[in-house]
Parts: sequence; structure tokens; C-alpha cells
Amino acid sequence: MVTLYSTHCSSSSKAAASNSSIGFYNYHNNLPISSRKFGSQKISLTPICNAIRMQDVACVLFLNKRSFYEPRVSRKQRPYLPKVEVRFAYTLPSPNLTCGITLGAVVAPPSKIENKTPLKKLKDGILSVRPPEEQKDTFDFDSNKDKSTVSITVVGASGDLAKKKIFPALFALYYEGFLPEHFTIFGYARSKMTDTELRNMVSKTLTCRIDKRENCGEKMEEFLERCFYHSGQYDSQENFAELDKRLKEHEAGRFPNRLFYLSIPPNIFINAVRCASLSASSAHGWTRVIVEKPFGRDCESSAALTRSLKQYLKEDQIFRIDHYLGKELVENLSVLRFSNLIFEPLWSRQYIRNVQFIFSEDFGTEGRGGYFDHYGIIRDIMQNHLLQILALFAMETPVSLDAEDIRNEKVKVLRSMRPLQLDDVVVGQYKSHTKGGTTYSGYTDDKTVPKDSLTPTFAAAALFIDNARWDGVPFLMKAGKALHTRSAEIRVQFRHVPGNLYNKNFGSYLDQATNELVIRVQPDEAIYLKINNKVPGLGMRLDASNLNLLYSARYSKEIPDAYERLLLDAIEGERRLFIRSDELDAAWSLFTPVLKELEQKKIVPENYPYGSRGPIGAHYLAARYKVRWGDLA
Ligand SMILES: NC(=O)C1=CN([C@@H]2O[C@H](COP(=O)(O)OP(=O)(O)OC[C@H]3O[C@@H](n4cnc5c(N)ncnc54)[C@H](OP(=O)(O)O)[C@@H]3O)[C@@H](O)[C@H]2O)C=CC1
Ligand SMILES: O=C1O[C@H](COP(=O)(O)O)[C@@H](O)[C@H](O)[C@H]1O
Repeated sequence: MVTLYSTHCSSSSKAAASNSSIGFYNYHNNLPISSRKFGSQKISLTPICNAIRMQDVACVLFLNKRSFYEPRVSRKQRPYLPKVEVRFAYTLPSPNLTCGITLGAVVAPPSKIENKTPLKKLKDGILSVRPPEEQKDTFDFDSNKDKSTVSITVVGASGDLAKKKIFPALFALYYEGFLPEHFTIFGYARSKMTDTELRNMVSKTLTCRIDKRENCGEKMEEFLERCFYHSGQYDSQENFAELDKRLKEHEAGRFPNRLFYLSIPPNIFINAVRCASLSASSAHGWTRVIVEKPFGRDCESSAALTRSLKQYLKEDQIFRIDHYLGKELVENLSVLRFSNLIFEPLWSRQYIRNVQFIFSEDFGTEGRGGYFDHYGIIRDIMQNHLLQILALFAMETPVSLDAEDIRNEKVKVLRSMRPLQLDDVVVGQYKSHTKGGTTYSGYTDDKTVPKDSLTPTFAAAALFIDNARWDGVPFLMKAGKALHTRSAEIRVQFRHVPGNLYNKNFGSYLDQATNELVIRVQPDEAIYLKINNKVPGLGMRLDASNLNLLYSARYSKEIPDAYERLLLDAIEGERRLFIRSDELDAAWSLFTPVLKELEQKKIVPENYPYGSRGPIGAHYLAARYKVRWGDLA
């Protein structure tokens, strides 16, 4: 049952409101339940809403026959949440009319919600950013109420990320039935391509899951038929208006929602957003924009980017992607911690000695040297991926799983952290190395990288959270390219057991006898806990063994790629895994001073051979805090 408990709507203009009405629709079948016309300056909708008690309600507000607003039954109503509050407040594009509606919902039995198709979850109402005067078309909601559509435009479709990640993720969602019934995918870039050429390009990177090969070819054909291409400049409103025209042809009178994925270099983000929002945003439905990193390269440039984006978009239209937040084990971090009694009580300085976030790749910056040299590993990996994981790891219990509640807690952690000090950073750069007759090029051997580049391809750092829970606990980060292995892990090293009866069995290896919880994000996703155990036999010999939850052994389902989850969330309007602007500001504040110092002082990175374990300085840094890197134990 859903109970709407508080709504209000006020207008400062009689004329603007004279043709207006509010309608309630059954969420499941979109049939009208009730509607009310209003033309007065002020209208209280509370009595209407209180009178309506039913399974699920969708509510659409019409102003001068335009529909602006559709509250959703969102993923907040997943089974683990027995009670949901949905709040909406927004400004209508009309300058003299504002309206806010607050809904409080008590949710229907969870199974019903879960059984919904994703399309039915698509009930978020984001206003178009297009100026009102450009919203010429009116939408006849009565005859189209059961028909909405999502148009996904991949801006920069000819690029590496689009081919490698975005199109395959969209196909996986399609294959699994997660895309809405009506959807269209457009590639947009400057390269000249026909629809068929785009389809050929995309088809080369599509794969079916190992566990689901049924009708794979057929599904690919169906998917590709819904992919189109439009060639245009990123700074041309005219070209985006042409795209708009083509999108409209495919939307064919359906309720149009539009998602733009900016898969382009950052220097053209703003032009593309300006043109897309002014010439190709949805007139009636929502318009959302996924923005890829890098979100600036320091506090100032990031704030400037946010300011520019907000000239054309509202914060809730901006989906800043950090694909590490979409990884299965990062998503599981909160589940592990907040739904297992054995972990949460241990999650503090009292029991945890240090936490390590380790990222390594066994390949260099090949092909991306130009981009990388401008950013370096601290900006590329630490300031975003590792810091986001740290914030999730260390945050206090959020009030709910609502996006804002989670992001509020993450911001608090970031704001409680000390900006990184130069003394607490070690930087490195890989050099060429020959192994087994093969020579692996060094970073500066790349033609797109200046020979005298000081850009770090490796960094280790010690960070601290100055709050009651984490006071004095080192949070160590290590990230590097061209190392000996590819992996991403979170390692939680616990304190010694006080007065351990078995200390003598460990001899001088007391450190190695502490418990360690490892969350292996990739590859071979796993969670394991290192415990001390008696080696079977008549003696009393102890060893460290793992209680091991290896995903591939436990779950037969293939783990979805991070981009699948994030794209689906963006389509559904779920913001939990996207970065809010204040989180971003807080993240940059931690790293900007040290990044500037490294550059101003021209700190020379320590060399390490391609394929090695990185510079020795990382060990000294850890040792300063009496820590051993867990991945080396
Ligand atoms: N590739 C990756 O693994 C990752 C990428 N990212 C981010 O995603 C975004 C896209 O990355 P990626 O696909 O690698 O980028 P690309 O360099 O491949 O660029 C994407 C497309 O943008 C256009 N483009 C490239 N350079 C310029 C330019 N100087 N001026 C105008 N247009 C240009 C090209 O299309 P055309 O010429 O046809 O217009 C190109 O195909 C970037 O912001 C990147 O930082 C983030 C994480 C990982
Ligand atoms: O954002 C980035 O991530 C990739 C690593 O992503 P993964 O999912 O393959 O682990 C990294 O290679 C790239 O430099 C960086 O920009």
C-alpha cells in the first residue's frame, strides 16, 4: 500500500496555472485513478492524496497540458527496505511557477516490486533543461501513457571506452531483459559512419555471458538493429538538433526520456553538454548525462567543471561515474559490514590496525600515454577509485540505503580526513625491462609522453581519518601500472590478540599472526579471512589459513561488468553509485595540495622495472606506520 501524505503546489501566476491539473495513475497499468483540475493561485493536494490508498501510485502533474512530473516507485523499495520515503521538490521551467510535492510511501510487499520489469521502475521525473520557449510540442499523455521510451546517446561512440565497455554493457543489459521495452541507442561522434558501420564496429566487441549463450546471435541482431549513428561536431548545436530530430523519429510519439553518455575527452565535455542540453534534451521526460572521469585535475578545475555543467544541467541530472563503485565486491562492502554481526562491532580503531587499498595493473599506459601524462596515477586511480572505496569502507551507518543518505555519510568521512602530506607519499615511474627475451617499454618510451616526464605511474600513500572511529588508523593506498600482477584488493589488518595464549607458537612472527580480512575486488572475486589455526596432528603447530569465499566456487552466475550496473542505475535514476559534487570537492581537497607540491618541487619518481612489485619506497612508507603490505606477505 502506498500512502501519499503531504503535497503542496503553489503558483504566483493565475494564468500559468489556469489549465493545470494533477493526475494519479496506477503504477502497474498506468490507468488513471483520479485527477483534479486547479486554476487558483494556491492548491493543497493533501486531501486528494490522502484519499488515495492503493498499491502503487504514479502521479503526473500537468501544467498547461504539459506533463512535468512522474514520481517513481524506485529501487529504494527493494525488499530490504520495509519503509520508504520519497521526496520531490523542483522548480518548473516556467519562471513564475514553482511546485513541490512530497510523498511518503509505505511499500507494498517487496516481492511485487522486485517482480517488476525494469521499465516499470522507470518513473523518475527529471525536468528537461531546455528553456521553456523551446518546449514547443505538447504531449498528449492520455493516448501515450503506457508508452515511454529511453534514448541512449553515446557521445564519443567511435572511441575506446564506447567500444570496450559501453556498448557491450548495453548489450548485456538487453540480453538479460533489463533495458526498457522501448529503447534506442545512438552513437554520436565526428567520425563519418553509417548505421551499418557502427553496427559492424559494435558487433566486434559484443559477447554473451559464459552462463547464457542461448539465442546469443539472435539477441545480438535484435540489439544491433536498435543501434544507430549520427555524425556531428561536439560544439555544434545544429548537429545536436539533427540528432534530436532523429531521436524523435525513433521515439515516435512515446513519452521520451534521454540519457547521454559523455565518452569523450574532458576538454570537450562542456561543449557537448551545452549542445546536447540546448538542442537535444527531452521535451517532456527526463534528460540525464553520464560524465566520465577525469572530473578536473585539482580543486579549482573540478569546481569550474561543476559550475559549467550546472549552467546547463541540474545536479540531479549529472551522473558522475566512478566505475569502481559498480564493481560487485565494492557494492558488497556495505552488505558485508552492515548485515553481518561479526564485522560491524570490529569496524573501528579498537580492533583494526590498518586498512590497505591496493590497485595494480600488469600493463603500462600503452595507447593512453597522452591522457595519462596530464593526470598521473594519483589522479587516475587514487583520488577517485580508491578514495571512493575508502569512503564506503569507513563511513558511519547511513540512515537508509537511499542515495542521499549514503552520499551524506561518505562526504562526512572525506571531510574528516587530513589532506595528504608530501611525507606520506611515495611516487614511482616504470622503466623498460627485458624478461625472457621480451623487452617491455618504459613509460617515457611512449612517443606521446615527454622524455623528461615526472608523471608518477605508481604511488603509495598513507591517509588518516580524524574522527572518533578511526583516530590513528593508517589507511594505506598503493596504485601502480606495469607491475607484476593485475589486481584490486581491500585488506583489513586487525590488531594482535591481547595476551594471546599462543604467542610463543608464533615466535617473532607476531605480526603475521594477526587476522586479516581480504576483499579481492578483481580478478577472481573473493572474500577471505586469514585466521590462525592448529595444524592437524599430535603437536601444537599453528598456521594461518583462509576462510575463503571464492565467488566462482560459490556462485554460478557470471558477475556483471561494473558498467552494466551503472548504466542501469542511470536509466533508473538511482544515484547511489554516482559521485555528488560535494563528495568530489572533498576528494579533491585531500589530494590537491600534495599534487601541487609534487609538481612545483619537481619531485623525481623512483624508478621501478616494468613487471616488478614497484619502488622500494612503498615499503619504507608502510614501515613508518609499522605496517606490512598485505599483498607481499
Ligand atoms: N578508455 C578507458 O579505458 C577509460 C576512459 N575513461 C574516460 O572516458 C572518456 C572516453 O575515453 P576514451 O574512449 O578512451 O577516449 P578516446 O580518446 O578514445 O575518445 C573518444 C572519442 O572522442 C573523440 N575525440 C578524441 N579526441 C578528441 C579531441 N581532441 N577533440 C574532439 N574529439 C575527440 C574521438 O571521436 P571522433 O574523432 O570520432 O569525434 C574519439 O573516438 C574519457 O573522458 C576518458 O578519460 C575513463 C576510464 C577508462
Ligand atoms: O579508470 C581507470 O580504470 C582503469 C582500470 O579499470 P579496471 O576496471 O580495468 O580495473 C585504468 O586502467 C585506467 O587507467 C583508469 O583511467
